[in-house]
Amino acid sequence: MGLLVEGKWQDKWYDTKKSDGKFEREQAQLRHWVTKDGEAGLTGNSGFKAESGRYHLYVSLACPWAHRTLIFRKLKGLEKHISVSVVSPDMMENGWTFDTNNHSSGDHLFDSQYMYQVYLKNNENYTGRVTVPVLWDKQQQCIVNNESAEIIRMFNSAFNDITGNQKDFYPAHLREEIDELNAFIYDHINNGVYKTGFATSQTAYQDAYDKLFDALDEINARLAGKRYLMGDVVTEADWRLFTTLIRFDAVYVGHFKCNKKPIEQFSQLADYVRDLYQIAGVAETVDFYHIKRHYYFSHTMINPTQVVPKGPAIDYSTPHFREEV
Ligand SMILES: N[C@@H](CCC(=O)N[C@@H](CS)C(=O)NCC(=O)O)C(=O)O
Repeated sequence: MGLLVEGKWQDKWYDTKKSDGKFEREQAQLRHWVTKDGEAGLTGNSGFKAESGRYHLYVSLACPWAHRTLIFRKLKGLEKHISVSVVSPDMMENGWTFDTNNHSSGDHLFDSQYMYQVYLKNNENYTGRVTVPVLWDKQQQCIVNNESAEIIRMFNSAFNDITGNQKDFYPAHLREEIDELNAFIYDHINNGVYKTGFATSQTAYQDAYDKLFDALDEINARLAGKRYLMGDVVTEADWRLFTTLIRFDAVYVGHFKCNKKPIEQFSQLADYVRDLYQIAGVAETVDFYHIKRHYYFSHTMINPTQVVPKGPAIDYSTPHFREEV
C-alpha cells in the first residue's frame, strides 16, 4: 500500500497523525469526461467521445467504489463496449497488482505488473494515491477519470446511442434530491465505514461509528415507506449505497469495528440489500472472495495475522418482500 511521489512509488500507509487519528480521503485528481459528442464535461478537457471499444476500465472486485462502475457497466449494457481488467485482491507493498496467479485478470492493455505503472503511463511524474477504478482511453493513451462518482454518470448516459439502453439512474427531476442524499450517504456511510475502520484514536473511531449508525437508522426509516431511496425507481443513490451494504456484514462489522449491529438486523435494510442484489446482472458483480480477502489480508495494521474469516453465512438470494413497501 502506498503512493506515487513525482513518479516514484513509495510504500506508505495513510497518515492520520496530522488529523488527530482521523482518516481523510484524498480527492481523485483525473477528471475528464466521456461525452456523447466528445465535448468537454463538467471538468477536464474535451476530446473523449463515447465510442465502442475505445475505453478500458481498471477495477478491483473488492472495492466498493469500483463496484459502482461495474454495476453501471452491467446494467447499461456496456460490457461489449468497455473492456475490463481486474486487479488482485491483495494490495501490499506495491499497491494493486496484476498477479494472474493471485486472482487478477492481468492488465489486458499493457500487461503491467502493478497498477501504479498504468498511472505512470498517463503521467510519468504523477504524485498521488494509486486508486481504482480508473477509466483509460485507448485512443489518446491516457486516463480519462479516476473518480467512480463521475464514471457512473458517464456510463449512465454518454453511451446511450451506442447501446440503445435508455435506463436512467439519474433522472433530471430527481437530481437535486439524489445529490443531497448522496452527500449524506457518502460522508456517513460509504466513507463512514472507512473513517470508523481506519481511525487511529478512540475519539475519531467513536465519532465515526456514531455518525455511521445514526445515518443507517435514518436510511432504514426512510426505506420503511419507499421501496428504493427515491421511491419506486432505482437510482444512482441506491447503487452507491448498495456497494457498502453488501460488504457490511462480511467485512465492516468485524474488520472495521462497525459492530453495533449487522445489516441483517435492520428491519428494512436487510430486505433492501437483497432487493438490489436480485436485480438481473447485479449478483454477478459481487465477489465475496475478493471482498473478504482484500480487506482482511491487505490491512495488516488492522489484522496482522491476515486470517480471513470464514463467515458470515448469509444468503442474499432469499426472498425479500419489498414489493409491498
Ligand atoms: N474517489 C475514489 C476513491 C477510490 C478508492 O479510494 N479506491 C480504493 C480501493 S477501495 C483504492 O484504490 N485505494 C488505494 C489507496 O488509497 O492507496 C473513487 O470513488 O473512485
